[in-house]
Amino acid sequence: MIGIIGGTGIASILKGDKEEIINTKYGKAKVVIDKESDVVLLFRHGIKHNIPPHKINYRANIYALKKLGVERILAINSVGSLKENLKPGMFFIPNDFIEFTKKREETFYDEEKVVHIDMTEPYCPDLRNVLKKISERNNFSYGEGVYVCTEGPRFETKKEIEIYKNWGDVVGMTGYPEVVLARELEMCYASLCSITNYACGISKNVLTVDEVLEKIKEMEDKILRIVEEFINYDFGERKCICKDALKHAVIE
Ligand SMILES: CSC[C@H]1O[C@H](OP(=O)(O)O)[C@H](O)[C@@H]1O
Ligand code: HPA
Repeated sequence: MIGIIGGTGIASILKGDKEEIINTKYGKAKVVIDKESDVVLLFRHGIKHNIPPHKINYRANIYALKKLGVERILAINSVGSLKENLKPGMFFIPNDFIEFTKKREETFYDEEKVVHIDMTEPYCPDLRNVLKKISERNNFSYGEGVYVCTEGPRFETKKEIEIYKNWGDVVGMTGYPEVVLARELEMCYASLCSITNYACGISKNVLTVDEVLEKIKEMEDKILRIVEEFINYDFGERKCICKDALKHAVIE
């Protein structure tokens, strides 16, 4: 089963049917289950985009997908670019991250069990390769590299971006802790980022949500095409590092 986590502007693109509530020990998650295509849709900000990035219940969301039998997650994110050559309208497929979040529940293992999960390859290499293949096949330009996650909900300052651009390639507010939580439950996770704007100080204008939403709308057909080909991709058996992530991570 595949899980799709939609971000800003995606609820209007990936229209789902009836929302179901999945109760988990971390709280409730709202999903749309498409039984025909064996896909679970989850909109991290809620269908009405009323949940800000720092208030998202990441643990309930990922745990609910696991509970439903999801093994592979495609997360859709919108990001600001930290590099001139990573232009708005391009896609970005992260292969690593750094994070500056502040008050997020970032692990499932904060009670009896002590788990130190390996983060050498935080994103599933197999899913990243599939996303790259689909993008190349459709001639959609994309970059790869480091996703910098900030707490939000404010945008970053010029000075923060001056620092972040030396360490990463794009900036967003929701990529973390999703990627870690998925690995902690031995699920494959990759992110398809839509570059919607240049980050603060690199952009010549002030940042607005309109700019982000307009760019997502512009990229709608491409996003849909990638999601559609991803959902229909014949993945076969899982042979990646994700499926045994806990093997050498638990202090017994
Ligand atoms: C409206 S711009 C900021 C907002 O958009 C991004 O969300 P997502 O990654 O879910 O597409 C960013 O992370 C912020 O939440
Ligand atoms: N910063 C943080 N998150 C974002 C941005 C940004 O510039 N653009 C889209 N999501």
